Amino acid sequence: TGSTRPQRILRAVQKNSTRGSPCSVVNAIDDYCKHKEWAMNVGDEKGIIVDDVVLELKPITVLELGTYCAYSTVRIANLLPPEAKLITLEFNAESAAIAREIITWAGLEEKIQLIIGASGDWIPRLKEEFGIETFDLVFLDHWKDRYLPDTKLLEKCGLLKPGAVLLADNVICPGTPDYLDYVRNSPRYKSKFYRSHLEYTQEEDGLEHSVFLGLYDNPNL
Ligand SMILES: Nc1ncnc2c1ncn2CCOCCNC(=O)c1cc(-c2ccc(F)cc2)cc(O)c1O
Ligand SMILES: [Mg+2]
Repeated sequence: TGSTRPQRILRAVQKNSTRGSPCSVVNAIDDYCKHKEWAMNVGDEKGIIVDDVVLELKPITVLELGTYCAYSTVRIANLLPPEAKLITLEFNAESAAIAREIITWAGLEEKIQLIIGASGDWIPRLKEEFGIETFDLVFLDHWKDRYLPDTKLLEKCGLLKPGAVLLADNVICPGTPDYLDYVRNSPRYKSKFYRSHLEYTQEEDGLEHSVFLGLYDNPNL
């Protein structure tokens, strides 16, 4: 019964970063995944694009779909204004347990609410159970075939207000063709593609940045 990849990532964080320093946690994970073993973090190259979007938008409420080991959770939360909150949903209980440890090690547990469960089950409950009005930023990084249904669910639940930003990882690799088609052709979004590479590789990938414009085409939704 050897260790799992998330456990090895946690060990690398505890060995090579400083408690309470989100930047050193992010750097320790990137170093481990660049030189020891690949893992599906958004990574340093796409991470800079995520940083720029967060710093420009200054979101107060953030939803992340797909926590994994909390690399992007820590990277984003570290850049948020003091009163901001980030809710992150993770389906896999093992990686969620590691994510919780990494969030605590980084000293960001006050800003971050980690929920274990499927996005489809939890999105309809967020208003009720967490007093969320709307999200300013949604970072999609979970099952690639859930990006589109969950976006429609966010719209239906009234969790997006005009100006809200959807930032989607992996729109090229592994790819989210139905999601891309929707946000690029729907009158509800102004979408743009940020070309980059799959984390820690030379493979083509990128982030799709989509601004929600409102449901004016179907106001009764
Ligand atoms: N709350 C929730 N609700 C539903 N489902 C949920 C959930 N929380 C988690 N899950 C389950 C899915 O979580 C992981 C999703 N991420 C990826 O699969 C991913 C894969 C690659 C990759 C892999 C192999 C290659 F060869 C090339 C690329 C790269 C990435 O950057 C990825 O993000
Ligand atoms: Mg990803």
